[in-house]
Formats: sequence, C-alpha cells, structure tokens
Amino acid sequence: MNRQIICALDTPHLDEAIATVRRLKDHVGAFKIGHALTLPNGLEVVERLRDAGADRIFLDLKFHDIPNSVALAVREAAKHGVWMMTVHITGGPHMMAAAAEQARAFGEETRPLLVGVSVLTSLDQHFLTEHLGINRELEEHMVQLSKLAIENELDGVVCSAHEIKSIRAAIGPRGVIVTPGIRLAQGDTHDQKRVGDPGQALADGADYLVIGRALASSPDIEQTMAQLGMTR
Ligand SMILES: O=c1ccn([C@@H]2O[C@H](COP(=O)(O)O)[C@@H](O)[C@H]2O)c(=O)[nH]1
Repeated sequence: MNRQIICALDTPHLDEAIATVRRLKDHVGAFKIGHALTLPNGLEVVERLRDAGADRIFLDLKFHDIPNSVALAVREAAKHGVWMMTVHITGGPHMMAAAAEQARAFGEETRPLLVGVSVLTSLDQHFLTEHLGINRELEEHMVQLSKLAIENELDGVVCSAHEIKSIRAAIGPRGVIVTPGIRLAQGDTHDQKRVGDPGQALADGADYLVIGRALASSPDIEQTMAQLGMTR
C-alpha cells in the first residue's frame, strides 16, 4: 500500500469503477472520480465506491464559476463526505475564499481538502503563449497562481512534475501538492504534455501522485506498482 498514490477512475461505468476499487484498495491511498463517472451515475457513486472499500475519495470536478455558484457546488459535494476537491484558481480570489468557507463549515476533521488547478498537465508553454497570450514562463505562471491559491485559503494545488520544486519553495511545507501526469520512463504519454517520474515527483516535494490509465488498465497491479517504484 502506498498512501500517496491516488488512482483516477476515468470511466463512465460504475461496475468497472467498483471492480477497480476492489482490486486496488490495498495498494493505493485514494481514488479520484470526475465528470466521466458522476455525470451518468450521480454523486451517489461516492457512497457506492466507499461501500466497495474506497476510504478516501477525491472529487475532481474542477469547479470554475462565479463565487456564489462555486460555493453552492462545494457545499453540495462536501455533503457526500469526499476527502479532496478541485477548483480552478483562475476563478479568482473571491471564488476560492467562498469555496474554502463552505468547505470549512464541515469541520476541521471531516471537511474536504480544496486544491487549486492552474495550467492542466495536457497543456504546454506554446499553448500558454500563443493561444492564451500569457507571456511569462509556464513555471512562473503556475508559481504565482499557486501562491494566490494559498493566500485565498485553498489547502493546496495541482501541478505537473515539472513545477513541483518551485511551487514547493513558493508555498512552503504545509500546502498540499497533488501531481498528475505520472509516467514510467518508457510509458505512453497519451494526451499529457508535462509528465514526470513518480519517484522524482515525490523527492521534489509532491504529497500525492495521481495515476489513471497506468493503474486502472494494469493486468498485474503488484508488477505495475513495482515498476513505478511505489511498493512501500
Ligand atoms: O492538470 C491535470 C489535472 C488533473 N488531471 C487528472 O489526472 C488524471 C491523469 O490520468 P492519467 O491516465 O494518469 O493520465 C486524469 O483523471 C485527469 O483528469 C490531469 O491529468 N492533469
């Protein structure tokens, strides 16, 4: 079991998600669900996955709206007892503060952790510069947005393996860093642009690693965890 690994359940099929939870619950610390699973099945999937053995559920719906709408969404999602949730940092300071206030209303022990998303791991510098017209370096952009997230009461941020060190230096030891886009050296990068090695990501300061396809499609989980260097 490695409690720092979060397995992404990217499927619309609840039966498949439940089977993956049963297969991996003794190997990983949490399971992440998003739109693919919740849109066809509703947020009741949280209870169903918990019944299957998923103690910690990360609801990755990446809320991005005006403060009032995001606050309402966070409150409704938190009622399901999820462990972690995502909001977009570019929703702005008022939106993040409103989300954090709602999460905190559920009590320190049971409230969800809120982490902020800035530049998705499927994007690169070219997109940022050419299509969004942002002229600073992607890493610097993410450092500034990550600082904004912590200043506005989020618990942490999502970033790729490329930015962990500089974001950790900027937000300090207490901010939670969650890193998707984790791949083996020779692994298929799929639709991800900014990928990294699991051991290096943890050494650089990530608290949690999100791994989807490599785990969910693994025919031999013991072997895949060993290849990832994640058996401790
Ligand atoms: O910037 C981001 C934010 C979230 N994700 C999510 O992580 C997993 C990655 O899946 P893989 O199969 O390991 O690529 C997926 O659920 C994304 O929604 C991300 O990849 N990048």
